[in-house]
Amino acid sequence: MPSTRFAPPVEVPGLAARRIAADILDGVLHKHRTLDEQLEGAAAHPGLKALADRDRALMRRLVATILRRLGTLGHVLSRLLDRGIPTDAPRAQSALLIGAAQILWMDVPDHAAVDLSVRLVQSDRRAAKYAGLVNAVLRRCAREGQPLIDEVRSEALDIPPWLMTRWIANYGENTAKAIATAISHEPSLDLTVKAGAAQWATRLHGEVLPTGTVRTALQGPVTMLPGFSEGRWWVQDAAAALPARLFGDLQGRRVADLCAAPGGKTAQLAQAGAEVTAIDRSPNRVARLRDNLGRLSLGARALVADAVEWQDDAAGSGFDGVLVDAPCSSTGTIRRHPDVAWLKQDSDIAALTALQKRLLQKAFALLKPGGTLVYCTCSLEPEEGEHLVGALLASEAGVRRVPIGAAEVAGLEDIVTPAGDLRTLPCHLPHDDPRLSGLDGFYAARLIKS
Ligand SMILES: C[S@@+](CC[C@H](N)C(=O)[O-])C[C@H]1O[C@@H](n2cnc3c(N)ncnc32)[C@H](O)[C@@H]1O
Repeated sequence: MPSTRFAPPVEVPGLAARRIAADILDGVLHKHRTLDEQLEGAAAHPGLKALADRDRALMRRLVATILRRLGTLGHVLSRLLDRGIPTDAPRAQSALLIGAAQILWMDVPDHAAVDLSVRLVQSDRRAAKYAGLVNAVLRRCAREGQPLIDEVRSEALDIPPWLMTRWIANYGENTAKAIATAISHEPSLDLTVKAGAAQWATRLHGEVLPTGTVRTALQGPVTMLPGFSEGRWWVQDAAAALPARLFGDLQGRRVADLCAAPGGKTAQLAQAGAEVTAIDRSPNRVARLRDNLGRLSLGARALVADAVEWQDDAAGSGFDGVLVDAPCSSTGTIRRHPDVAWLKQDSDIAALTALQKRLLQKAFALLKPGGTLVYCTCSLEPEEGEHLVGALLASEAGVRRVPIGAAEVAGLEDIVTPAGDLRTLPCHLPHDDPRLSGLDGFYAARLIKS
């Protein structure tokens, strides 16, 4: 039985990564802080700088796995704890989640997972008294955890009920369940390559998707992969790579990217030969966009501004193209950003649609006659996509939809709606290997100003 007395941490390999994972998990679950803000930028966890790249990648994967399977973990732990998860010591809760997630889904020896979680609670004054409990529960988890998962086998457990209800209403029960199942798997690493997709797929042990994205199941820090520092590719989900391609030939065209940072789509537009004005209201994110474009040796005019208010002195008669990748509930990206499921709520959607509507109207105003507007969001909620575009088409005489043809998206008929918009779901593009399956949930419409 491990000591239940508080003891200052004795640093053993891997403990710092688990401690930071516990802090970040507490940040999401108890302080309403996003993973992104805790991992990047000025408010990032101060301990991250001292972590080696490999430990940092493991820590991220651990936190993401827990948030992706939070409902299932809650079920398993509640079956193993007679009196439920202790509520008077957050570190005991995070140590149990961290230990159980490693035992159930990660390539960490069970004894190491148990030992590191026990050390986590021992080094926390309030949680130290639970060291024996954490030890016993996690040992049982190693023996009984998988049968307890098999007992329920419902990935819907891992989706907050308000969201599952919405998806059932919008997509039907079977598709909603398929979305939940797709989200429960760790996502692939998707890359948009500047050139030579087949060679990069070989070098990165991946494959080229029909849409041209290179997909691999490699894990670990992307900064250490071949081609990163040379700027040969950038990380971008295969679905996220589709909207910017809907403009067609962009050589020499003036394009405004109104919600541009961190720049995945800006890079595509610049790579396609457009003269890009990239706007974002977040200074930190524009700094990241500039860094990203610098690494890729791609150019764009990058501005910090509220796109709704922005006036372009150099516009002349307007832009040939405007892309709006609007801020949204991001429910299509829960596979990659599993904190979204637990941080967003139903009431956020109405507030976001008000901003999306203003951005869409502004984009329309910035276009020259005959110019193309691509509106997209990484949301699965029709209020942020189909409904908004439908309302614009109904109210603006000078705008019409140019339907997207399946041939433009590599013949993937399932991802084009009857009206001719793009609608990808996490359960699309299945693969025998779940690590190579799926797409982020995206919506995109192509409109033209007459
Ligand atoms: C979905 S992200 C954009 C992702 C980006 N297009 C890419 O492909 O990398 C939405 C962005 O909109 C920005 N944003 C939100 N409201 C804005 C506004 N009123 N004006 C300009 N940017 C805004 C956010 O800072 C955020 O970076």
